[in-house]
Amino acid sequence: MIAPSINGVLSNPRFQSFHSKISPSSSEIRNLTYVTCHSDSNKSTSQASLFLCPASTNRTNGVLRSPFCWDRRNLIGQASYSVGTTTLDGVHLETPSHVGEEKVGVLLLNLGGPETLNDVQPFLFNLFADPDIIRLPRLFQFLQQPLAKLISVLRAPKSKEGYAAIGGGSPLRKITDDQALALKKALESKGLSSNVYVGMRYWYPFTEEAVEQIKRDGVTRLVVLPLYPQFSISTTGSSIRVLQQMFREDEYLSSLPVSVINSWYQREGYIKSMADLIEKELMRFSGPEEAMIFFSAHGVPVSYVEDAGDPYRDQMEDCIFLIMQELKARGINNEHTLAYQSRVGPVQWLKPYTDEVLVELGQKGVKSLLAVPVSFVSEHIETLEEIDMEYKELALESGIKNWARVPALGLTPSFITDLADAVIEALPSATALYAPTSTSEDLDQDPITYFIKIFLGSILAFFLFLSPKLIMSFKNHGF
Ligand SMILES: C=CC1=C(C)c2cc3[nH]c(cc4nc(cc5[nH]c(cc1n2)c(C)c5CCC(=O)O)C(CCC(=O)O)=C4C)c(C)c3C=C
Ligand SMILES: [Fe+2]
Repeated sequence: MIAPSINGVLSNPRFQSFHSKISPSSSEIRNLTYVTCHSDSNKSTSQASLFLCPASTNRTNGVLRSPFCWDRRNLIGQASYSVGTTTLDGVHLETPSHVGEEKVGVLLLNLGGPETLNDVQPFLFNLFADPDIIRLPRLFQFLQQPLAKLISVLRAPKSKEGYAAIGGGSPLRKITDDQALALKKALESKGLSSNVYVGMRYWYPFTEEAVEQIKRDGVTRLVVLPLYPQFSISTTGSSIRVLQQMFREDEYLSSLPVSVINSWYQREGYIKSMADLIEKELMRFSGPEEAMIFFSAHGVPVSYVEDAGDPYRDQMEDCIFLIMQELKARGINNEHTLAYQSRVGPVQWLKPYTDEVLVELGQKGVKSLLAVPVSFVSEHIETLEEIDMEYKELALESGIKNWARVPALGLTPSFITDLADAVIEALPSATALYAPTSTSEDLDQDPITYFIKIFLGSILAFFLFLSPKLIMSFKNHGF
């Protein structure tokens, strides 16, 4: 079914190919499907009532494919994906519904991290309490919080060891604040005055705090920029769901024009910045052409991709293809491989696993290896502890002699400039998010369903909590 009238977006040809609506509820996100989206707007809209869709064409292993889109019904939030380069001069800002004077805000979304060792368990609780991180069947969703409590307590000791090894806390807050400041300056140098806010999903400053500040400042047009290059339900998807809940419930926010940049790994500025960092590190090897380029991405459970339609793996493969293409254009033809790190819990995660591949490469006689963290743009526990300490040790034990790691993009000027361009390109398509609808969760409130849920859930909880295998899997895997 096509829903052409919501906010008039789909009836406006300007928006038809590259704009989307996203649902806020976790149950809806769990039910989402991805459909193939064509640049032909008629095809797109007949397949998906509304869609979340990267505008570029996917290229994996050299094969041209159509990009994936996020097909949703009962949708509330509008997300936009912008293409091409639009200079500020070329930007036509639509008159916002609120006020005369334009006040642009940019909201950077990130994960957040514990600042002290005492923060670790409550941080882990917030993370595991997220229904986009532990995806329980609807019937058992009321168990989310007790399960989060249990898992966070079980995992905290191992996690604390990791944070202790990198100085007693996560560097994410400081790095993200620095990126926000650098982005503000880059926007200013391009002629756009703005406020840049940081909203973390699991620790301070929480997304909710950032949104309150946005309201206090009277922002009239907002660009939401998740600091994850590739989209995953567990990262960008989760943060956007939280935003949508807030925007749905608030009069001011529901009419604020907003543009969400869902993923940006395919931007030329990002690809070139990554290639620059890789090229620079390769040149430090005594035999640069012999070093294997080892992309290590944060994993997600396989079910996200195969059951829930998370585009993360496709986007990751496409991203690696684009970086390698750029390196080849520079005459760099090193071998490369992609593996996934940081698995947690008892389920299957995306393969191949980084630790297993490192051992195999060592056994196969690879002598020089350049590790490239690729799913995140700041240094964090998984680069500083997992890659620099655990994986390095494993690689050396496995026979790899020369080990190096590419730094995260951080404040790399070409990268920050590109983020500024992405913001400027996204501004014109900002549109109010809210369309009233009843969520499927509203239907859950009848007492019989509630009773059945509690009863069956209690039985499941009993078995879950007593399973030693499950307990060990959270204590041991990953990080
Ligand atoms: C693109 C990046 C990330 C994806 C995808 C992702 C999914 C994901 N993560 C967990 C569980 C944990 N993640 C933890 C830390 C953490 N995760 C990311 C990024 C992604 N996560 C980052 C950048 C960080 C580090 C933050 C910091 O403090 O520096 C942790 C805590 C660390 C620990 O040692 O325990 C957990 C746990 C799941 C389950 C998941 C997908 C479902
Ligand atoms: Fe994670």
